[in-house]
Amino acid sequence: MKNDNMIEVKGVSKSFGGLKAVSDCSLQVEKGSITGLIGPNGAGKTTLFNIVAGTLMPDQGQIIFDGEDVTALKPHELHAKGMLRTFQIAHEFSAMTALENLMVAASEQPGESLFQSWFNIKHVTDFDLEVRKMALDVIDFLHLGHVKNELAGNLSGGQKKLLELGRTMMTDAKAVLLDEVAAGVNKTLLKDLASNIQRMNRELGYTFFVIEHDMDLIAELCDPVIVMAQGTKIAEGPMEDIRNNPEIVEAYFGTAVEAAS
Ligand SMILES: Nc1ncnc2c1ncn2[C@@H]1O[C@H](COP(=O)(O)OP(=O)(O)OP(=O)(O)O)[C@@H](O)[C@H]1O
Repeated sequence: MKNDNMIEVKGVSKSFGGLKAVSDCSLQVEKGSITGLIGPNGAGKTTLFNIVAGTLMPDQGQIIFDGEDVTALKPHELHAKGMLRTFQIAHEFSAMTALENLMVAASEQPGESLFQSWFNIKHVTDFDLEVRKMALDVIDFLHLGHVKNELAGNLSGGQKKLLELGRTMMTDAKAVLLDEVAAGVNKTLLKDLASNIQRMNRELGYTFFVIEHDMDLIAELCDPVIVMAQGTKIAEGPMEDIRNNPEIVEAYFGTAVEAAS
């Protein structure tokens, strides 16, 4: 049977001591979508993301990724299957250039194997050339050509976020989990970031699952938007509908959603 979901969360629960952070939560992220996850502080969004990304085991429930049960898999195993997470704080190698940061993110690094490189120098050279070309394409795609030889540590917060997005493009990612990508990014670069996420989605077919506190960014990027409260999904739909649902706005957001509209 055809499965249109990239990620399925099925009846997931997770407690910390006596506190139920995620409670019998089920939701789906459709293939090819940019799905948003919003909710008040403490709603369980980060805990759920950690479970989906393999850094936390749920007490109950399952995570299905592209039709396969991946509940017990570790982050690097999920990475190999095409699920990647970017962090609120970008994880660049500050003493390497922007271009080199992209090159080291390529999924296969035959250069790492001494045995292979000793006996197969041509293969390594070809691979390096190919990776370099791919990294230059990604730099072009993200309009970062002017900083490609700059040390990543010298880039602005927003440029580092763009670079992190670029690192996902150097792998065979199918789904990218974005964790508060707008945090610390100025308005101009935020536009670049948003348009690149949209282009990666439309032109390259990436599925995105996005936690974000910036409601304007959620409204611009995401459809559908899933609302979480008290550890579970309480609503789902276009941001417009969520904003116009007085019960949700009043019960869970106060004036925050209205202020952003
Ligand atoms: N490692 C942990 N140990 C104990 N309690 C935790 C842990 N991680 C999260 N919690 C608690 O679980 C609940 C859900 O937290 P979580 O960070 O998942 O919410 P959130 O929706 O991401 O909130 P925010 O928007 O503030 O980041 C909170 O009450 C939090 O204090």
